[in-house]
Amino acid sequence: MEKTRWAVLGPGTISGDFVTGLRSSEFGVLHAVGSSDAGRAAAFAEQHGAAASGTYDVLTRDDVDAVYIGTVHTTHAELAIRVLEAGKAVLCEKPVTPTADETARVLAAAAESGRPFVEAFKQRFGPFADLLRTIVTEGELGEVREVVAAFGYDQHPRTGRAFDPALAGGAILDVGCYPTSLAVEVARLTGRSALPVEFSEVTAERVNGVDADTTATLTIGDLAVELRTAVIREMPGAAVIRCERGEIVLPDAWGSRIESPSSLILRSEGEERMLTAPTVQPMGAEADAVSRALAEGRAEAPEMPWADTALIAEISTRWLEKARG
Ligand SMILES: NC(=O)C1=CN([C@@H]2O[C@H](COP(=O)(O)OP(=O)(O)OC[C@H]3O[C@@H](n4cnc5c(N)ncnc54)[C@H](OP(=O)(O)O)[C@@H]3O)[C@@H](O)[C@H]2O)C=CC1
Ligand SMILES: O=C1CO[C@H](CO)[C@@H](O)[C@@H]1O
Repeated sequence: MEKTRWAVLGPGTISGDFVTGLRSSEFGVLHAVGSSDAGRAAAFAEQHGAAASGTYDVLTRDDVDAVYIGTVHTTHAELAIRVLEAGKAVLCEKPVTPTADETARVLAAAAESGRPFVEAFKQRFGPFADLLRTIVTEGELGEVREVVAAFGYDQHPRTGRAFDPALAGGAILDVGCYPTSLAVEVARLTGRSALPVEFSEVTAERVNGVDADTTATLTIGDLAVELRTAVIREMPGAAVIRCERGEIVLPDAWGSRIESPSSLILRSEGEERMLTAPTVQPMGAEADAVSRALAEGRAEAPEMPWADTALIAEISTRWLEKARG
């Protein structure tokens, strides 16, 4: 397969990790960097050895095949639509946009363009993600009944992107979307994704005008879901998928910024069995998913279907409304 030539938009924290991921990817190579500040793009390009840099207009270059959007939440939609209209593939950081309506607009642009569009939920990609999908789909422990998952960290000082309402800050959009993504994936794999979502309870502590520590109890069809997320409280990144005859435990469900998770535990009738998968730099794996979609002429990556992106956005939007009170 020919190498995919990537442009990175928004040379900030996560874009640095993405570029590291590209180095371990099979099919991707960093080619260009774009920023609202061309000087910042040039510095990042020099640091990481990109051939070209400039404003966001680099997305239109003929020698760019795919664009990674690593900017803050509020600018994803406009950039993603520009990239799709330019006929390139998109890997867009989570959450695609801050609202379900805006996300629907981006997905409509993706459908219109027919080009690959993938939301960068890194825990969906790589060998561990494949292992988890196999376990959930095979249903060795019987019917899946409940997903319990949390992602919380304690940021000091209480400032910056995660605490800024104007940048769509708050825990739900920053990290609550990871547990939500897990629940949505399990719902789809067990045949419930098209079923209604009902919230029964939401609790929320607010700091600086954003949801800072919040829980949600809901159902997707008959799948029970308990989610918790925070930007003011560290939480073990564990998740449990409860089944008829036991549970699938993910001791480290999200991995780190540079390593995917590696193990899960099947617990049933007092016995435990650990299954492992090789760790990878997950952002390289998600870049390769885009390359495969390009090579095979597909607009969606099977690991992250658009229906999941839409449902994650719907749940996040409703959770946010309830957390605002
Ligand atoms: N997958 C993962 O593990 C992670 C994902 N993320 C996601 O990545 C995205 C970026 O997060 P992160 O790297 O922490 O963000 P940063 O704060 O590092 O900013 C990233 C870029 O966004 C643009 N930007 C920053 N502040 C503003 C502003 N006030 N107004 C407009 N644009 C701004 C800048 O781009 P420019 O130079 O072009 O102006 C900047 O380089 C988010 O969607 C976040 O949720 C974040 C961390 C980890
Ligand atoms: O997606 C993310 C992963 O974790 C980070 C914190 O540890 C977040 O800030 C970020 O947005």
